[in-house]
Amino acid sequence: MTTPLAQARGLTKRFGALTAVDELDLDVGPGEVLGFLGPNGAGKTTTVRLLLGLARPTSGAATVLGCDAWSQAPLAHQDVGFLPAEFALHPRLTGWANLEHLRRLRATAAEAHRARARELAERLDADLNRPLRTLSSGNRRKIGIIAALAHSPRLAVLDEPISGLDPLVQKEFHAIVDELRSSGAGVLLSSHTLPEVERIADRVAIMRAGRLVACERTDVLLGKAVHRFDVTFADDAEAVSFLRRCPSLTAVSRVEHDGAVVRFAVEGAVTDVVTTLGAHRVLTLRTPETELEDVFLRYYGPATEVAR
Ligand SMILES: Nc1ncnc2c1ncn2[C@@H]1O[C@H](COP(=O)(O)OP(=O)(O)OP(=O)(O)O)[C@@H](O)[C@H]1O
Repeated sequence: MTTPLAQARGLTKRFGALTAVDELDLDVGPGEVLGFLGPNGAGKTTTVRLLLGLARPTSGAATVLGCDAWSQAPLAHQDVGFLPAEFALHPRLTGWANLEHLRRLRATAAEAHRARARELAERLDADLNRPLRTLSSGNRRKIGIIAALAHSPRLAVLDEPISGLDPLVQKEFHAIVDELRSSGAGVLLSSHTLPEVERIADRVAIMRAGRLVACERTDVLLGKAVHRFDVTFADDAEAVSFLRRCPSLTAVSRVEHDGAVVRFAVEGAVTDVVTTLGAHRVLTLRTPETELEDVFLRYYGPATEVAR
């Protein structure tokens, strides 16, 4: 069995009466991208802070690269890359000056670090020569990604890395994450939304109210999700004809009908629905992206609330 790069066992953090992270067990393996999802306040950032030794667990423990995350944090950090949700670099310094400062802290070899930073800056179309405060928030985020990855870490912990990045840059970022995985690095990628991680994560861990409520392979999770359909038929009669066949499609629910437009949800496999639609005159078909809430609905029912 491969040794995890990051591991949490019974990891718990309480703030007074509030349990922000509750008995969490989690692993990130080498060559694995783990999507870390949950709604606001679920406990993602607290977990990340515990893994990075920025907060002390109330009970349980986290291990990062074989080191205790709290008591041996400086040792573990040599080989960990971290992109915080809130920006932590110096706003008056240029990207290069910030990178140089971080490199010295880690005592990474200058040449390799600069070459990797240059390569990442080119690929992400980032400007390392301007003071960070003069950059747009998306462009600052790029510098944060470079700062997290320039020392070629074995483990990258990235809190909402692509929020604010344009689609082309997101695509390049995905390619960079793919390469990290191929090189044997581990990546923990936290996000609010499933679409942000579904393209790149091997597994997805979902937190809610401090607890881990699911940890599955991404394809398995998506296979269980609710998929939404928004269909415009050639005319009202065609829509009605489709609706008559709907009751025989067991996975179809939440049907809404407005003239030639029919909206509905499908739980799990969409094969039957797509075959049935193929027998009707369809003008347009939209499938809005699967939201995290849709996964929860399928998994835990609409009233899922995990008690603290
Ligand atoms: N230092 C703190 N003191 C008191 N409560 C805290 C502290 N840090 C976090 N919390 C609480 O712990 C819970 C989990 O917060 P956390 O920031 O980990 O959630 P999150 O999943 O990262 O949310 P978001 O997606 O909004 O960033 C929240 O209820 C939050 O208010």
